[in-house]
Amino acid sequence: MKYDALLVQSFGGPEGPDDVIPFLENVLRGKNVPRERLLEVAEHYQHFGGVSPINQQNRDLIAALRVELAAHGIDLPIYWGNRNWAPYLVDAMTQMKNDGVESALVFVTSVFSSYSGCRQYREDLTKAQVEVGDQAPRCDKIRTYYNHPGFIETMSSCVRESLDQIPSERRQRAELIFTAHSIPLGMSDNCNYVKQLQESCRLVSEATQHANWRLVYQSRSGPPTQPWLEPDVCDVIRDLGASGATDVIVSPIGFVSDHMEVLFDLDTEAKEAAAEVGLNFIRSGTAGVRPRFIEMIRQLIEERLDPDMPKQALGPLGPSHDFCPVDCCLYTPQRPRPG
Ligand SMILES: C=CC1=C(C)c2cc3[nH]c(cc4nc(cc5[nH]c(cc1n2)c(C)c5CCC(=O)O)C(CCC(=O)O)=C4C)c(C)c3C=C
Ligand SMILES: [Fe+2]
Ligand SMILES: [Fe+2]
Repeated sequence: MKYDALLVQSFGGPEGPDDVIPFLENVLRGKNVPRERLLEVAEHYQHFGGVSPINQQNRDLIAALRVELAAHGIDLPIYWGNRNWAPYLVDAMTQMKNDGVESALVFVTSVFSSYSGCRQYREDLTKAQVEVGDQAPRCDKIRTYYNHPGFIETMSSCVRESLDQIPSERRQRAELIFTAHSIPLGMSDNCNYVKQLQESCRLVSEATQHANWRLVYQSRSGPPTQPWLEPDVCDVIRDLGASGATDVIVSPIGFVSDHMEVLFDLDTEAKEAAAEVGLNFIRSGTAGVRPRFIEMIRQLIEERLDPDMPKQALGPLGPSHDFCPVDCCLYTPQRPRPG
């Protein structure tokens, strides 16, 4: 297939205090999340001057990708469009159309498959294409990369750096906790989110030869009446402290860069929980613009440009589909019952 552009599709984030509430209203539109949770999360953003790090992280990612593609003779202009804040997807799509782009490959910044991280991004593309109208570019999402050697090697090197900070006599007993965004069970039932997460964690544990690991969740936003993925990272940290553990490494495997959910929910809240129970807390890195991660994105582009190129994947699950099946990552949110 011939492609003439790369589109980086992401979540977006506020860039000042006045952006915070309208941004969160965009995020939570159609989702069954209490207003109190929105206001609570707004406080987290205001704590950092109302600026989410995500937009700058995407600018850095695009800059690194431009260098990587140019160094490998891949001549694709890069566009960027978000779901929840400027620069919006529809504006990127309009720009692509005006520049004569006919078909684009799309790199989505969410690693794991779920409604929010897969299907909703594809729905966003369709809506933007309809809005842009005739000659809107065709957009094909790049496959998910949870078991790509580039992602696993990147996360493994972050975990190794964390393990190296622990005195050797305690290292093997250190608790390695992988965290990901919690989602409603009604969402996780219809996708491979948990299965993919478990496989990524297993592959990183294997690569780092650290068998003492578990997968936990963070950033739950639902009402107490709705079941979401558990256990919560802070509960697990408190339990580990009570059971005599000494060191905990928290690897935010579910996030590609240091989002607000990492800076606040982990570096602030989880760190405090660890301090309360006397645990040595080490927050492991995210992929960000680490060279092996940028190389992986280039390899995922190359395999779509050249069908003879082997598709890389570690472990027994093999490479994910290039094109999602029609029922991939479906989700119908439960409405709160009146009365
Ligand atoms: C119903 C599910 C979800 C609710 C409600 C929800 C609220 C919520 N999320 C953020 C900020 C971010 N979420 C991100 C990704 C993300 N969110 C969900 C689910 C819900 N979020 C999923 C399944 C995912 C995919 C996993 C992932 O990418 O980490 C991100 C990162 C996006 C990206 O990198 O592209 C952010 C940031 C807020 C502020 C919020 C409101 C309370
Ligand atoms: Fe989210
Ligand atoms: Fe999907």
